[in-house]
Amino acid sequence: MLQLPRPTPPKKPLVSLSESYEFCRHMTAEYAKTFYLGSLLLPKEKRKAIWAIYAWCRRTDELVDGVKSESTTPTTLEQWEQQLELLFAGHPVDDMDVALTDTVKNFSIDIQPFRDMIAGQRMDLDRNRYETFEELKLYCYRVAGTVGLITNPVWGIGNSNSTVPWESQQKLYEPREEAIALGIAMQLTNILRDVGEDAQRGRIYLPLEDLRLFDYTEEDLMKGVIDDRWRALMRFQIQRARQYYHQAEKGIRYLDSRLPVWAALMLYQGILDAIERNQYDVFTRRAFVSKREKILSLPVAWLRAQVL
Ligand SMILES: CC(C)=CCC/C(C)=C/CC/C(C)=C/CC/C(C)=C/COP(=O)(O)OP(=O)(O)O
Repeated sequence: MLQLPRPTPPKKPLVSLSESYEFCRHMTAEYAKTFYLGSLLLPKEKRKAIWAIYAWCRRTDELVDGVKSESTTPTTLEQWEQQLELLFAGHPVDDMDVALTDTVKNFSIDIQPFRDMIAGQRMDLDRNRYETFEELKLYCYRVAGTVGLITNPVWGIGNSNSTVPWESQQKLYEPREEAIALGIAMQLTNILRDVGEDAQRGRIYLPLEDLRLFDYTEEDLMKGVIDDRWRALMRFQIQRARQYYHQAEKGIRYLDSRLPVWAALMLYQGILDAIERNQYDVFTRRAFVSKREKILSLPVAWLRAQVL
């Protein structure tokens, strides 16, 4: 078998831990403003971990979605995975890896969901259509559900300062399926919001079996046809995404840091409402949640984090 060159240990010394976290913080603040503000709701150590994780996910995504993605091949992803293995073995290869190496050790984060996310990027390299929802669901797990699994130890399970023993017993359940469900719900939401943009790039994420079910064709989608067939198809997709949000909601009570998770869930779910308000026109209008709505949802998220 062809041996790939192993990512060599760095030639020049890497940055310090605090500089590395600062790079990750900067990247998060730059690319994901809302997400960054959400991270500020966490205590410092958890916040830093979220930045390190975000930076790695962003860099992984950039390999197939970014400006330099043209030059990405399966070999690029192989090398990225080897770099990941080195990082988990305690040998960061580049400046940004330094923070993540520290984070995965501190929070005992498992490597498998990271590998799965790279497998998700491979799917994006290989294909631009999904025949069934099962196939799409696997893609959504890999590119987004994995983030739920990676971040669960950071939100924390069973470390809240409850004084009653039966409560602390209850809290030891790790809501893995629910964390994956939130990733899937968010990715489905993203797909619905970006249908028009993706079609321009020749990509259709909506399962082709669903298009057929509503008698809507690929050509209709490419032309941006909005009619009763399209609206029915979109209603079906939105309902499915909402089922995943519902499943996710049931898992948040087991986490220690519930507020940022509730906030993220509510903000992203709000995009589905915006699509409905836009009469399912995802071709010429971008569904978004306004600053005002974001701010108003915060106290509700806080309340849910206390009582649900
Ligand atoms: C519910 C439980 C038990 C735990 C929570 C577990 C979490 C946080 C799951 C969510 C994982 C997550 C954040 C997945 C990413 C989803 C996604 C589609 C992000 C979109 O990223 P961008 O493409 O940068 O977003 P915008 O395009 O909206 O800026």
